[in-house]
Amino acid sequence: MARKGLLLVNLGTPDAPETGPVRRYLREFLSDPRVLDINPVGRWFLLNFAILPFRSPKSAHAYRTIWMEQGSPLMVHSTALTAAVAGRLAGDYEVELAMRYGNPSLPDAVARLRAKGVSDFTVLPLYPQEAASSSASSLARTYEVLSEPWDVPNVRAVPAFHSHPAFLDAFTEVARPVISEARAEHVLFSFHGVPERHIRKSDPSGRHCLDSKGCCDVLTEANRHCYRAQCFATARGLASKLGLGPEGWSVSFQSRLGRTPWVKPYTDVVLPELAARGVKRLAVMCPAFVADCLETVEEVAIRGRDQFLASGGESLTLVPSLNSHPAWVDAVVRLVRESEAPATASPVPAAAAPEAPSRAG
Ligand SMILES: C=CC1=C(C)c2cc3[nH]c(cc4nc(cc5[nH]c(cc1n2)c(C)c5CCC(=O)O)C(CCC(=O)O)=C4C)c(C)c3C=C
Ligand SMILES: [Fe+2]
Ligand SMILES: [Fe+2]
Repeated sequence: MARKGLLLVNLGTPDAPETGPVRRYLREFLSDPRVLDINPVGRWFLLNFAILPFRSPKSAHAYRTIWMEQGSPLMVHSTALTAAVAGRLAGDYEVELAMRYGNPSLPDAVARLRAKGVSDFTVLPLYPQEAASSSASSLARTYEVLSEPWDVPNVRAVPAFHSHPAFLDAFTEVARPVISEARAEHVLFSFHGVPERHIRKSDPSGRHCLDSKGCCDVLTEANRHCYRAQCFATARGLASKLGLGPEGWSVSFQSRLGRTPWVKPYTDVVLPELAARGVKRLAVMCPAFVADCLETVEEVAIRGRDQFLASGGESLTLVPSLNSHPAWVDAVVRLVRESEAPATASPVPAAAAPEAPSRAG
C-alpha cells in the first residue's frame, strides 16, 4: 500500500525579525508573479528600488513587536497545529508543515515525506478562501515540487473551506466567549485584501466580479472562485452561527500594498466610520487567516486599535485565530478525511491478484 502524506501549507514568515531575513522573505514572496503580477523587468525594479529598501526595515520593526519566545507567531501556531494533526492521524498519514515562502520550504517538507516512503500526497493549503496569491500559488508550487522526479506521485488537494461547517464552528467556538467578554456591540470581519485586478483575472466569465455593487453578495456557480465572494460567504456563515443581527456585523479588507485599487471596503477606512457611527466596543475577527500573524496581531490589534481609539472608540478586541485550538484540529482532520477518494475497485486485474480466501470458507 502506498504510504500517505499530508502537507499543511501556509504562506511563510521571516526566520528572524531583522532587516536581512525580512528582506530575503519579502524578496521571495514579492517575486512571485501571482503576487506582483506585472512584467518581470518592472517587478525587478519595483522590488529592488521601491519596495525592499523601505519595507524591509519597517516590517522588521513590526515583526519585533509581535515576535514570540519560540519565533514568529505564524510559525509557532502552524507548528503546534501540525503536531496536533500528526498525533490524530498517526499510523495513517505522515504529516509535514511547509511554507510557500521561507522555511520549512516546500522542497524540504516533500523530501522529508518521501524519505518516510510517502508516495500518495494530500495537500491542504491553510487559507479558507481561494486567491491566486495564496492558495493557487501554494498549490502550483507544490505540484511543481512533487513533479520534479521522473515518476509523479498521486496528489490530492483539499478544497477551500470558506463555508465548511467544521471551519465555521471552530471559529465560532473561539470567538463566542471573546466577543461576550469584550461586551462587543459590533463584530468586524476583516479579511486580507487582494488587488481588484486579481479578482477580475480569476473570473472565467470576465463580466461577473466587481461589475455591479452586490456582485459578491451571493456565492453562485458563476462566482464560486471569487475570493471576495468567498470572504462574504465566510462572514455570513460566522455571523449566523454567532447569532449577530444585520447591524451587528460588517466586512472589510486589510493589508493593501501599492497604489492600485484593492478590494473594498478598506479596514482602515471602516474603523473610523464605525467609531463615527457610535460603535464604542468593537470585536475584530480575521477569518482569512487560520493562525495569528503580523496581519492580525500587529496590523489589527496594535495599529487598528490605535486608529479606532483615536476615532472615538473605547475598545477594540481581536478575536484570536484558530491557531491550534482543539476544534480546529478536529476540523482539519475532518477536511482531510472528506478529501479522501472513495474506495474504488483494486487497479490490479482480478486474474492477476493473489487468490483471496473464499468467503464461504
Ligand atoms: C490570507 C491569505 C493571503 C492573501 C490572499 C495574501 C495576499 C497578498 N499579500 C501581499 C503582501 C504581503 N502580505 C504579507 C503578509 C502576510 N500575508 C498573508 C496572507 C495572505 N496574503 C499572511 C498570513 C501574512 C503574514 C505573514 C507573517 O509573517 O506573519 C506581507 C509581509 C508583511 C509586510 O511587510 O506587511 C506582505 C508584503 C500581497 C501583495 C498580496 C496579494 C497580491
Ligand atoms: Fe499577504
Ligand atoms: Fe465577485
